Amino acid sequence: MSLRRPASQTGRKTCVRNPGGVVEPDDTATDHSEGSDVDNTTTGRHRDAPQDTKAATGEGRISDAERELYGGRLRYDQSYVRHEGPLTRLSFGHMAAALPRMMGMVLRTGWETDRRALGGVVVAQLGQGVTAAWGLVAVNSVLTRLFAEGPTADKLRDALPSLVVLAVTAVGAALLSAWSTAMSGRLEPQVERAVSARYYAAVTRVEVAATERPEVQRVLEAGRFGTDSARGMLRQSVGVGNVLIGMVAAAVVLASLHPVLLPMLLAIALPKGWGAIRSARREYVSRLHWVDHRRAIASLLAYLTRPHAAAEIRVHAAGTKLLGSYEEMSRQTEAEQRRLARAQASTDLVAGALAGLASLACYGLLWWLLASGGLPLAVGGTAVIAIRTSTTRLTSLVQQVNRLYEELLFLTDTETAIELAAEHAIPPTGAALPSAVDRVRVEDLSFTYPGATSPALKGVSLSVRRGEVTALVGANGSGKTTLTKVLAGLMVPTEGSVWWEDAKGARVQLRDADRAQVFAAVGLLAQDFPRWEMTAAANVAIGAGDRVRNMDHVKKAARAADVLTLIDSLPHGWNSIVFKGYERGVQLSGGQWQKLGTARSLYRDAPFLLVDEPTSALDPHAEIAAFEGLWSLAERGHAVVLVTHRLAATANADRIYVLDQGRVAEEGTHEALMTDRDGIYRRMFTAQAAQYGLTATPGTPSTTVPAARRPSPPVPKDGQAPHRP
Ligand SMILES: Nc1ncnc2c1ncn2[C@@H]1O[C@H](COP(=O)(O)OP(=O)(O)OP(=O)(O)O)[C@@H](O)[C@H]1O
Repeated sequence: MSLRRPASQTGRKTCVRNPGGVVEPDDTATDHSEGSDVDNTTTGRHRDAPQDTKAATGEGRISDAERELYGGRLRYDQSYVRHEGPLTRLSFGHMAAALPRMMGMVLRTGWETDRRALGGVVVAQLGQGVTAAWGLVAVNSVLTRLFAEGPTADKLRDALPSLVVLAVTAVGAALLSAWSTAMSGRLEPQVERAVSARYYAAVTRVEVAATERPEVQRVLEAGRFGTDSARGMLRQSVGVGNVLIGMVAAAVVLASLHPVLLPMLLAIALPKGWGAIRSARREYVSRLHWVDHRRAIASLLAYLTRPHAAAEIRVHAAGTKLLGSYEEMSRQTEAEQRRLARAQASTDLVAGALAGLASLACYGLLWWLLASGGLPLAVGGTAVIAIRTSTTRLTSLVQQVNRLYEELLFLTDTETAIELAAEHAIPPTGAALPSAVDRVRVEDLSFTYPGATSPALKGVSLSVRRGEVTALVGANGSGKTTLTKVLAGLMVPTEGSVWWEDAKGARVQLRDADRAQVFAAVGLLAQDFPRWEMTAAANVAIGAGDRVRNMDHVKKAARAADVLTLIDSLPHGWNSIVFKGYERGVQLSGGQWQKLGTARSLYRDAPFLLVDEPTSALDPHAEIAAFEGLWSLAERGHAVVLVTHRLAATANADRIYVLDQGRVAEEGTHEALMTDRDGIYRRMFTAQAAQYGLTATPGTPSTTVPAARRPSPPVPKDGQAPHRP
């Protein structure tokens, strides 16, 4: 019996939720898993992995390949394995207790999405129960007529009406089953969509700073795996309802025929139920213990087909290493699968033997009742049929309740994530920005990333004005990117203020502002901007996802970013998917992608444009053109914030802020900053210029600064750069 259906059936992501049929290393762990002992054992494995549990959980069974490639076990983040405790405590009592809650949750979601379909499913299920009961009554009636005294022809004629009823109930059951399938097929995707949409809408509204907190991120991530659980729960609930109604109908009919028949049914069905639960628990615990191993194998195999690893796979013989490791690790898995299969077979044997004994006793009792005249022959026949169908149903019931319970746990995660997302959501309203924002002024700003030991920004004050290029420079990790996130309204400072002001002094603090208005005023080209696996047109137009696509504007932005000719020359032009491997797919180079990213931020056409290392992948001519483009934007009234290490470009900025370990160490124009002989900026600039040998000979004319709207600043001619790379 499988606790979770295979990924191929569920379409679920391959993760800890569906690690595959891996087996537990030591079946004794399963045998004790009823109580808290095993719960501690299994959870301990993923947390502290105490030594005494290692043998039971397979902790010690790390292959050499795993050790070599991953330095030990490749573990899942704990957030994904939180349910191991509840699931390893699966018992019929637990499942039965959780059943009403599960059904309630499913019915509520179904009611909110499609009442008619839900009504159809419920009516069809109830109807099937009624037809099952009628069917049994009709069988009993047929048998009664057939076992009566008299000629066969008369008995058959007497049995005919009941046979007709039997046929009608069979047709009715088939029709109801088809109706139920149609209705639940209509309801399931709607329920999944409703839950998914609620989840994704909630998480995309969360403050970026909150997503930096690991405890928040974990809950949000964990919720992702429950979005399709509502659909699974619905399917399982329908199945459980169907089986339950069928069983209740059989039980009612049996009890009304003779009081001893119901206990008989239970005596036969219980060993099978026990076997099913035991197998489910064993399989689950097994998968749990070997999930890391499976993950390691999956990650290893993924490299073998990934295009970006193709060169090293071949040239460095990395493929040989990975394949060898795969075989070694797989052999371990296979050995454990054999062990699980043996354990499963033993359980099936014991359950079958117990059920056989119970059947023997029941059929003996039935024999005695029939022989002593305590039970009519026809009722005996009906009882045999009911017992056989009900034992099958009970086994199926246990399986489905197991799955239902698991789905419930994951759906609960999604609900928790939605609640947490709401707690950390960007406020939907706020004060309106001044009608013509002219600048963003940052005052004494400090920002510490959640979990960080020191602030990324400390007492930063600066101003970003429209019509100007403001450059942020500084060493790696000095806080430039963090500052752009604050300026974009993505991070609200913990200390200090960020004011959005107009020329007359009217201003609103970021903390109080309507963030939708702030975002509407900002265009962003991040260092690691997303590369959407979509068409070239979509990759530009998504820069203004809140506007209807305007291809003229898309092309204009592309022309400004120097990528129009390239896209136009593609076989499918703007309809090309800018990822290889798809139909109409093309592969862009790093620099071409950067141009496309620039086109996206230009298409947004926002008054404040924040660009972080926009030219890192561009060739010299393209880089010069890109910077010229930014300067011309400033001339047209935009505020451009430029983060770059290319100081030849920042030399033309209207204002340069030099960040050093989160503080503004220097500020001013290039000329002003270059007058400070010991200044950071001057040292950085001369170091970079020296790379080109431009400072080697005092008195040599400057040629460092690329074309820009202002004349190139002079390169210092006072000797060696202090920090020659
Ligand atoms: N998401 C984050 N969580 C925690 N710390 C972070 C995070 N992002 C950045 N930091 C830290 O904040 C500091 C400033 O990082 P930031 O990315 O702003 O620097 P930067 O000046 O843009 O660097 P670079 O020039 O390398 O892009 C660094 O010490 C960095 O480690």
